[in-house]
Amino acid sequence: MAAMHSKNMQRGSLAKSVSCNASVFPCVTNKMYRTIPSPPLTAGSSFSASPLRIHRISKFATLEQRSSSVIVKASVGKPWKPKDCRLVLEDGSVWTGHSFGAKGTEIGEVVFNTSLTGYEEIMTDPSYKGQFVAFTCPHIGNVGINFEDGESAKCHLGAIIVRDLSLTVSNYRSRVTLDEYCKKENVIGIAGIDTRSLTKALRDTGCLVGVITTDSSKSVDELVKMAKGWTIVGKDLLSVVSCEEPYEWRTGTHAEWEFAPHAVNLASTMPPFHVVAYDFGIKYNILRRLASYGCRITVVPATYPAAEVLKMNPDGVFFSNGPGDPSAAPYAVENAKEILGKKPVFGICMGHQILGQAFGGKTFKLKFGHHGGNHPIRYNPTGRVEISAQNHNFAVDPATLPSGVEVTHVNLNDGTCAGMFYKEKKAMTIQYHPESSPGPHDADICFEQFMDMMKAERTPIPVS
Ligand SMILES: NC(=O)CC[C@H](N)C(=O)O
Repeated sequence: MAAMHSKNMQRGSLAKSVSCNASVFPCVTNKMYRTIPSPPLTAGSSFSASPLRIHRISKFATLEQRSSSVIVKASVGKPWKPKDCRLVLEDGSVWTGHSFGAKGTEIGEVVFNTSLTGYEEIMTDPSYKGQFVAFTCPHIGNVGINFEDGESAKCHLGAIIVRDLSLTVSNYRSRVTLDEYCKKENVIGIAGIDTRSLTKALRDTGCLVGVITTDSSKSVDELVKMAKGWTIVGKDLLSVVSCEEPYEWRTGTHAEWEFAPHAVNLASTMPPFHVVAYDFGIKYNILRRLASYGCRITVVPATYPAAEVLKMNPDGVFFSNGPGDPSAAPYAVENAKEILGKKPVFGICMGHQILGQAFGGKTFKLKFGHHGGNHPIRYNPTGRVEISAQNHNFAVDPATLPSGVEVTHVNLNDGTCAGMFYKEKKAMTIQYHPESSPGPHDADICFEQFMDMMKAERTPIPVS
């Protein structure tokens, strides 16, 4: 299996332990805190044998500090409360469950995500704006919410759909429960949904628009009509989630979580590259990875004019991930066209789709998209297969690309285009998420390839 982020591995093991503990620690009551002694952590001891706990201490605490005191916080709703929330899909199906988080009514496109860890990163990925995420991982909420792993400053998605909302939280880094977080972020959650069945339905029909509501006065017909009258296609969501003003970013991956020390070594060998990054809903970990490889980044709003970007004379230009339909942001394609060939460029996900259009290609909507942490990707030039993190519903149609554009990466699940290289224009693109967060790190090498492109421009290789 591909190398996973140490933080994810840690959380994965905690997650497993908690689901066992929940059943052996039924005495916790709602909103109760208490301190209990922690069992010593000895070599070979299993987390699953430990009682439930939330450590209210620093992420950077020593193991001793981490195990010295524990706080148990009983959690969020009761599983026996009445089903008070409905998810109604445009095909007329009604899924009832227990509400958590915010109350109200929300509309969005329902997608399923198959990642086993990382619900915090997924919820804060701005690319999910306009969508409801159904987690196929059956137990969600068990590691709570910390304030360090968010991929943006807020939760952009419309709603979350889970099988089993954890009644307890066990993670020394957690600060609030998932229920509390959803309330604060005004996100509706629905629990007790048979997400396996929902996922199979979405795989058969393709993505469907849904309305989620805690309002019992609304009839099913009314909700189906609402769902049928809405679509994500043609909506420009990039400018909605983008920053308003340019800003600088310099912070790389924290040393505790750095998984590619060679990035840092590489960065120390040369002056930093200046990269201008278009923010279409940029994930923090993209910025961190660029910074770890030695970039000084100026993040600019989605609509920032290309001429202004070129005036900054950067070493390279980056086009970020982002929500919604890539064909609904023609201004971004025009900016990309103006920059292409003048500076090395790199696009991830929405950035790949925007650059694909700027090359002259077209995008189309996939049946149910790719959302998860284990999609195999083949890098054609070497045949190397990466296990990758994915989150997209649209794709570039390779048949529409002009000659000169090489499809470098292929998604082995369905053969779709997962990456391109346009040598003449000094452009590389990746449809998935080399920054992971959450997900495996196999594709981190893409960042190094971008550095190589910028390096080649800085010191041209002499022709012999
Ligand atoms: N993560 C992304 O950038 C997603 C791109 C686009 N919104 C899609 O669904 O295909």
